[in-house]
Amino acid sequence: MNLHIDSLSVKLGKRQVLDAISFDIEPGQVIGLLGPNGAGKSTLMRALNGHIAAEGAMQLGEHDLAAIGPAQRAHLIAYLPQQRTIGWRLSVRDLVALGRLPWRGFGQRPNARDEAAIARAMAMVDIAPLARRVATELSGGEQARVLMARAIAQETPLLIADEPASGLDAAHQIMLMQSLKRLAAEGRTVLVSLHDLTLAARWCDEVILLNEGKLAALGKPEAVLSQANLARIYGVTAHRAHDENGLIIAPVGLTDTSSSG
Ligand SMILES: Nc1ncnc2c1ncn2[C@@H]1O[C@H](COP(=O)(O)OP(=O)(O)OP(=O)(O)O)[C@@H](O)[C@H]1O
Repeated sequence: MNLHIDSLSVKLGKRQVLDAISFDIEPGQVIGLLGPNGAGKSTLMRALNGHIAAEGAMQLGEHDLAAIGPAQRAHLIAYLPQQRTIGWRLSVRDLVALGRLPWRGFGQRPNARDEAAIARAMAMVDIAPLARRVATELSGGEQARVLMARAIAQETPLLIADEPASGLDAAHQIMLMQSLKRLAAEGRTVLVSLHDLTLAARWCDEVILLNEGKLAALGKPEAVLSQANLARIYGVTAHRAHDENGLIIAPVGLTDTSSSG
């Protein structure tokens, strides 16, 4: 489904945290949401998921996201929050199975479709070997992968993941991005916030760059993650190189020479 955002603004307390953000995302793409700490990435994702009030239009396909209720929202949007503390002493498999609740009544046993979705989601982030472990007893990166699997198992047209790669080792970061690509290839829209610029450059079809609550740039990573934008928005100098798989971006210094030592 097409995601249409028009003049989205959010005020938290007296702070204008998002200021008239507009963009359109075609389905079937992985879209990276980038920007420095405090740029407004989590706020944008929370607004899309109905956690905070926002002004402006948010439309997913024919659905007005501001007008739908929680049950319908759970059929349309899966959301991985930035805060990833697991509170329940459930097995990994049972926790991932919670992602299927919107599709069956509480107390109903998972059907074959549910079981397939659960198994596939667990395989995608490589947690099948952990299936019987108690989720609260896993490492931070393992818990992050469990919660990502729960969101994937929900099988919604829009998947929103707030820094899903943070805390993951290099192999699992790549596995995660491959899985997001596969989900997008099925026609889903994947919106993912990232701090790793190389992950964004290599795996995202397009990136949205936020800065101080405003849309600073939008487009192909190659164009948006230019030396000029990296300096202007992130305040860094970066080494940019290309290999057969695309762009590599390694931040190497601060543009403000007075604070670099
Ligand atoms: N409840 C609140 N009241 C006032 N300001 C808030 C509140 N929550 C967040 N903010 C401010 O909103 C701005 C955007 O925060 P947000 O969490 O969306 O940033 P972010 O881009 O996700 O950052 P990070 O990369 O650090 O996760 C920040 O300046 C933050 O201080």
